[in-house]
Amino acid sequence: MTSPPTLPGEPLLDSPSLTLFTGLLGEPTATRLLNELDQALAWQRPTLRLYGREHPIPRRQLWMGDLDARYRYSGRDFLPEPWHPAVSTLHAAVIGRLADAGLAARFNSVLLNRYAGGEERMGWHSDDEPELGPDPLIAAVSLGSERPLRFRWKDRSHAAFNVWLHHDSLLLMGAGVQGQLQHALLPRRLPGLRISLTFRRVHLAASPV
Ligand SMILES: O=C(O)CCC(=O)C(=O)O
Ligand SMILES: [Fe+2]
Repeated sequence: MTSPPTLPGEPLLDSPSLTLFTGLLGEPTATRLLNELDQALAWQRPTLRLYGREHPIPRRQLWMGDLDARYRYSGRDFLPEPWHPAVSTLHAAVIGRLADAGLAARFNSVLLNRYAGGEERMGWHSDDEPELGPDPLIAAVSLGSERPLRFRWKDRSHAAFNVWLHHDSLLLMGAGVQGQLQHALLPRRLPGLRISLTFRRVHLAASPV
């Protein structure tokens, strides 16, 4: 039996380096994993403190990874949940696809985000926490309802742009992306559940004790 051909990544930007890979798992696996993650995980809705008031975040999330991969995010310390088998499957698919593209990537943790519908969202940010090192490689897998990830330049030198994140796609944010750009998943009138998984490598030496 021959394995299906792997689709090469579509380079969206060369510098900073932004590449979209489609058909990461294929069907019916991708839809099965979406449903499994939705139902099997203990999704959380933590609150963030803003101007002295606690606000529940406008989505659900879960931090997963190696036990020593602690992470500080929006002023809070997150201890990772142990890897769920469905997430390990996705992790292996990401590593495999990147290896096919000639990239030897390593990740020890993943932030999972669950958006129940178009009103759920994530605000403008860069994934530039010190634990991630000076120029992190972040692999973002999308499952479910298609939504655009909006990018804008920190120095406003070019126009902002959308990257449509298809079901079963992988967006690779590489060199320069977190330094030069911010991204956000803005609210849109687009119904349907979406789950994203952003695989990261936390540098343990830089983690707080
Ligand atoms: O849901 C998305 O695609 C964006 C997630 C994201 O930016 C993050 O996890 O840092
Ligand atoms: Fe992000």
